[in-house]
Amino acid sequence: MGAQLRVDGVRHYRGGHEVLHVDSLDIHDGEQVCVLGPNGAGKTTLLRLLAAAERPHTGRVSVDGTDIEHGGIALRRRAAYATQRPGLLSTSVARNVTLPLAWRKVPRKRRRDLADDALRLLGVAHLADRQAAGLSGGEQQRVNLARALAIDPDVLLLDEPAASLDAESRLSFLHDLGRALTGRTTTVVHVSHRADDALRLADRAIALVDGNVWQDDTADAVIRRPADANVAALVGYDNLLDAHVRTDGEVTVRGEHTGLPWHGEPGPVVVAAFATGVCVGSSASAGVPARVERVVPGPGYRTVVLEGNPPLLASIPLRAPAPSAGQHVRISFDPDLSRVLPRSVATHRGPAPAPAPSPRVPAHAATASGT
Ligand SMILES: Nc1ncnc2c1ncn2[C@@H]1O[C@H](COP(=O)(O)OP(=O)(O)OP(=O)(O)O)[C@@H](O)[C@H]1O
Repeated sequence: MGAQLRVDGVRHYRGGHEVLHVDSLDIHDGEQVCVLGPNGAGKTTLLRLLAAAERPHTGRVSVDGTDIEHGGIALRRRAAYATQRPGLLSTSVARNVTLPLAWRKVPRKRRRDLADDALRLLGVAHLADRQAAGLSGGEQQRVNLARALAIDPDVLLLDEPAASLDAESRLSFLHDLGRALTGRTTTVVHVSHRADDALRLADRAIALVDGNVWQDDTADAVIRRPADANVAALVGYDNLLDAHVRTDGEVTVRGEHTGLPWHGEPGPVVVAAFATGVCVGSSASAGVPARVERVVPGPGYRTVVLEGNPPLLASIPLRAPAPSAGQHVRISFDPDLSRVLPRSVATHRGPAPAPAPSPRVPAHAATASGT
């Protein structure tokens, strides 16, 4: 079973500043959603409200139509919340996973079976009798997720669970987590500032910037058609270049035509381009003039770093001849891998209203997984 989550007219404050401003957000029963945002965007705040660990200062958060203000422990028990720091208890791995089941009055024999199944799904069944404190960071995070999944939560809230893992462990952890979620109807909300992590588990992506929902669409659409330069940066466009649309509609970078299409007003825009979408040609070819700073070897490709602030990055296949440092070149943009975007879609920036005089923050804080 999953659950429908709803956020209506929410304003939330920290230290006297508005950190979340969400007019309306619906997460459907069984949906797997990622919330992408830079550091400080309000991702954890949103998760804490969805977990009923805090109440919004203004507005309403509901689970299956029940306001979290009235749902209390019953709602919190339907959710598992996995944070960046696993927070395991100083006891065995098995006991860490069976305890939340005991709190839910699951019979003793069944507890161990459920714990073993969850540990197996996350690839850590062999650690069941080890002390949690002696596990590596990656193992702890797997046990943390097994603990969350063992209770078969209606809602799984993931706060960058892979953030502290190295690149290789992160990939295999997210792969195993994705597999463990396959076939479940759990509603999943995964927040991250890393698009490659978050988009892996999600059908839908919500971009959160400065506490506001900037874009809400399918993961594919957010990558292909980011709403503005902020979202493009979030979803991994390597280059964001200041550009200009002339009155005749031509999009120019450093005064040179790019040939990229734009259907909006003339004026300043941004060209967002993946490194794979930047083509490097000779100085005699058409395009934007640039100078090679250095060429960096990579797995299966080379990255050409072009002078600029910040530098412009272009990926070229290993088989292609590489330019040399100091060489003058011309660059052009592959229209399939480059977008012309507004700088910002911000609609209501400005000073945040004063915070509520007495924040309605409950004494409890259900941050541990499976509580
Ligand atoms: N106790 C606090 N007092 C004042 N400001 C706070 C407090 N806790 C959080 N904030 C601020 O609230 C904003 C939102 O924080 P939040 O942790 O929700 O962001 P985030 O998107 O999860 O960030 P990160 O990716 O860095 O974890 C940030 O600007 C943060 O500095």
